[in-house]
Amino acid sequence: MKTLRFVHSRLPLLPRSCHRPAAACMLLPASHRGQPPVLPSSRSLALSASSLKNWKDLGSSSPTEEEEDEDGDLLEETEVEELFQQHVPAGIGQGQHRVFIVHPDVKWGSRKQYLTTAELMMAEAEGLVNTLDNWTVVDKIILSTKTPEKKKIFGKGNFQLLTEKIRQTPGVTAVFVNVDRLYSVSEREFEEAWGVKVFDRYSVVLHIFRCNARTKEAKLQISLAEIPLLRSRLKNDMADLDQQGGGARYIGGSGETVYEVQQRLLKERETRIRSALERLRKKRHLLRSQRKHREFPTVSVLGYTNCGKTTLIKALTGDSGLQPRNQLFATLDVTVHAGQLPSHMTVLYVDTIGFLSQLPHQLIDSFSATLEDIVHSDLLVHVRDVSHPETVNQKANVLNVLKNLQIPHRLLASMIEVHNKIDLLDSYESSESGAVLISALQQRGLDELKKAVEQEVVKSTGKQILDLRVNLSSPQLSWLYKEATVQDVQVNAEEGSAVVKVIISAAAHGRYKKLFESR
Ligand SMILES: Nc1nc2c(ncn2[C@@H]2O[C@H](COP(=O)(O)OP(=O)(O)OP(=O)(O)O)[C@@H](O)[C@H]2O)c(=O)[nH]1
Ligand SMILES: [Mg+2]
Repeated sequence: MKTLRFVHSRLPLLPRSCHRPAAACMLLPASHRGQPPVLPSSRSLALSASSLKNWKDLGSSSPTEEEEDEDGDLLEETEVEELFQQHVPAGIGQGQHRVFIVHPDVKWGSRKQYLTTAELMMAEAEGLVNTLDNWTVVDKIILSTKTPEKKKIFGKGNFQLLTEKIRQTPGVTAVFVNVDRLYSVSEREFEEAWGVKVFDRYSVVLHIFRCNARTKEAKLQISLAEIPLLRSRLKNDMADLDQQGGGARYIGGSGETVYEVQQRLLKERETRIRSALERLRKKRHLLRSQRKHREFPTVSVLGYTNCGKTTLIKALTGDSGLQPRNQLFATLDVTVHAGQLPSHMTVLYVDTIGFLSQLPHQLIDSFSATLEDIVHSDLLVHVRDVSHPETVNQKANVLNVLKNLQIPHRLLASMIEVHNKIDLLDSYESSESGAVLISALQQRGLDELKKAVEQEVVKSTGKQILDLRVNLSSPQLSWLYKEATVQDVQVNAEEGSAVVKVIISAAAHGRYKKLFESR
């Protein structure tokens, strides 16, 4: 790991991740097995997805293998590994890279991104490269273009200039063209002209994902997102083969050409991945309904990558297994962490994958199963890094992705906006009403945030705060401890009764009345 330095570029300088085979660069699992399932407790409860074996009733978004085994719908690790390790898009997964970055900049017209300067886009591209172990930026250039999304990105003059510059830069092993997706013909043309591998944003981001993948679900989602890359590579390989007169050749009596066979194999691979993901999705659905059954409200924490989501959840829950990192896409898997609100109500915080501007849609689609948790939560907390020069643009981006995810209106309306990293700014004041100002790192503003979360959770879950008189010789009190949130107990020893202040859902209250008050 390189030393971290926090700078105000569009993305901070990022530590090196990895450029080793995926298995070697997995994140450490946040393991908290063995925590007693006692509710409520005086300190906040810490659990990660992997600890939910002991917390089965709560349900998790990322089931452990043991849970899957017990449920019989086992998805073999080897099956996932096979899909994940097979057909890694060529070129990107091996060795180290000395990268030349080209940022095509649109100076005018409708494609101009008014909120982003070319320098900040370049800083973000550098941040992406620097995230990877053994990848270094050797040189960079911003070139103006009118057509960044076309096959011919650069005009003839600019292209010649660029080719000369790349060819004259010693030791370049790859060129990163900072556009969402390159056409396969453009990629091929560039690789021929420059004599090195050419990557676009999609392939670089995906490679970072690959390095950080830990769970079966993340690995499958990445494998799915790699299919378009493999298709595009296949096209180029076939074009090469065609030049040698081989691509359109039929394979011994099969009636299929080499190209058709390869395409069919890719299609089959895609179907296998999708069906494996569907099995995990069903499992996730089941766990979610178990969670609902126990009535622990879920709070999804979302926001732009590196804004401090994991740090915040760690601060709110005390879960020491969480590992915030100054790195892009450190969190790729949904994990669930229990914390307590001021009234001792337990909520489950869901840590989510970060957003990035212009993340290609195919990539988001592949991760849609993960993002489903957001749609099904009781409350959303949108964390913003307000110290970042692009904070406004990042917010617009996040809201845009949320819009595409078809989040229910009530969730969007109740979303709490958190302004994080205020410690990096001198006397920060927000112009947005309702925003909660915090420093997750320095644990400032957390009490206010917890209060705001509680208020919204009570509203959104339809829970009510009631004073119930219980008979201490009956199981009423223990029932309430199990099924509701007990805030306070005032005992009247003479009467053998108590007044219990509880936060309880209408459904649980109905069951309580049926069980105890109808007698
Ligand atoms: N100064 C300062 N740094 C913070 C604060 N909160 C988080 N950070 C730092 O920001 C970096 C990213 O934090 P994470 O919590 O990993 O961010 P994230 O949003 O989970 O990132 P991804 O999972 O990669 O999307 C880490 O280096 C944190 O230490 C804060 O309040 N102040
Ligand atoms: Mg994170």
